[in-house]
Amino acid sequence: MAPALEEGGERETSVAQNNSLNSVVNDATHRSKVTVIGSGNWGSVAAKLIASNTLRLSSFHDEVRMWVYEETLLSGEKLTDVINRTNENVKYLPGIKLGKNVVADPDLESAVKDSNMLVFVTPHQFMEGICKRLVGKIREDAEAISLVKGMEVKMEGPCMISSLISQQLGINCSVLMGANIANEIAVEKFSEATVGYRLNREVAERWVQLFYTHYFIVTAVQDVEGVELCGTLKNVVAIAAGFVDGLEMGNNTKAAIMRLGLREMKAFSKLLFPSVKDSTFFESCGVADLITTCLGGRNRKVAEAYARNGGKRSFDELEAEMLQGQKLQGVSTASEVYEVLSHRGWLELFPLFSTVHEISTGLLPPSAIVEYSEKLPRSF
Ligand SMILES: NC(=O)c1ccc[n+]([C@@H]2O[C@H](COP(=O)([O-])OP(=O)(O)OC[C@H]3O[C@@H](n4cnc5c(N)ncnc54)[C@H](O)[C@@H]3O)[C@@H](O)[C@H]2O)c1
Ligand SMILES: O=P(O)(O)OC[C@H](O)CO
Repeated sequence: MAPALEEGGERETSVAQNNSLNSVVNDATHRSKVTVIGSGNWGSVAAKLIASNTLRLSSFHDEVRMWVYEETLLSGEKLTDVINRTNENVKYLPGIKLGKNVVADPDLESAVKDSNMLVFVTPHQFMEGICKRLVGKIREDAEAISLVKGMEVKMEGPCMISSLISQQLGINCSVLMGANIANEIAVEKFSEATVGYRLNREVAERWVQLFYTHYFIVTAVQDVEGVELCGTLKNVVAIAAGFVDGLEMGNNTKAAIMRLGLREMKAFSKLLFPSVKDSTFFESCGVADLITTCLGGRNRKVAEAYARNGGKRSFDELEAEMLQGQKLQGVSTASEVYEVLSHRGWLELFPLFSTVHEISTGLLPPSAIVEYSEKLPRSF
């Protein structure tokens, strides 16, 4: 399927064959080399997508390095060794071949040293430590893209992960977010994604080329913060949707929570970054990701179990039991958002976000997810 142009002309697609860029990168000495930093469920699928394209497109080196946070499996073998022997990430994406050109590497420094295209895809809580370890270790001409859904909160205020990467490593960072449940894309079911870029359209097109396949349609928009905040904040709404499911409140209630959540996502994003575009919320990274996560994501699933247990088993305990090493982003994101809201005096403006945090930390019972509507400000 050919990528469509956005109504209103704001969408800036696509796999476009940018002649000047291609003529440079087709030269073997200028071929781009890609490293994927992260090898969880989505990290492994991202490596698979990318590896299929680097084999196909002459402007990329075939080999894709994938940094693996090393662990020893129950069999006693190292995860990296098993990935390189079987071409499968048996822990985080079992049953899927990644592509023979994916090379797992447990050494972060060696994994990035030759690459000029760095794809960051780890749970957001590990990103600060990873960036610190990469300072001074990457190529000066490197470009980054973050697939990480989350943010950090610092003394100065909230810091999106793309900004963390840019600030710590001194490189430009785009983002890729979307309605992308990894296990579905792993078996090549059709889906879409959004690249958010800052200034350079050619850079965005290069990222689109790297990810785009016939079943993974990628569109670029010039709105890094909007795209990244959509991907980050929908995880908080997904926790709310999980509570609704756990309490068996039905589809209308869940739809109401999703609608109210989308409004808070938009309001919060625009308060933090007035440059965020309304149109971004209609891209895959916006409403589509919100829907898929609230229907089929891990945040929803674990929040459902939390509500079914009446809040008596902690999220940490349920996460460890139900996800076996995979990580939730929604609970910590709710906490980070709450910190920003408290600090700026905005708590009353965001009753859904604040209630999700108060339920997740045991301050309120799961049923409070619908009682919060009494707190809705008139402007909603
Ligand atoms: N899984 C999905 O469907 C999906 C889809 C889109 C976006 N995302 C986003 O992608 C990001 C990564 O998620 P994922 O699904 O690839 O990961 P995951 O939750 O499947 O796996 C957890 C990963 O964290 C690693 N890890 C554990 N401890 C670590 C440490 N101390 N330091 C560094 N790494 C450590 C593990 O080795 C593993 O690779 C998240 O922000 C997530 O929201 C996920
Ligand atoms: O499984 P979740 O809840 O982490 O969501 C996965 C993706 O972000 C969906 O796009």
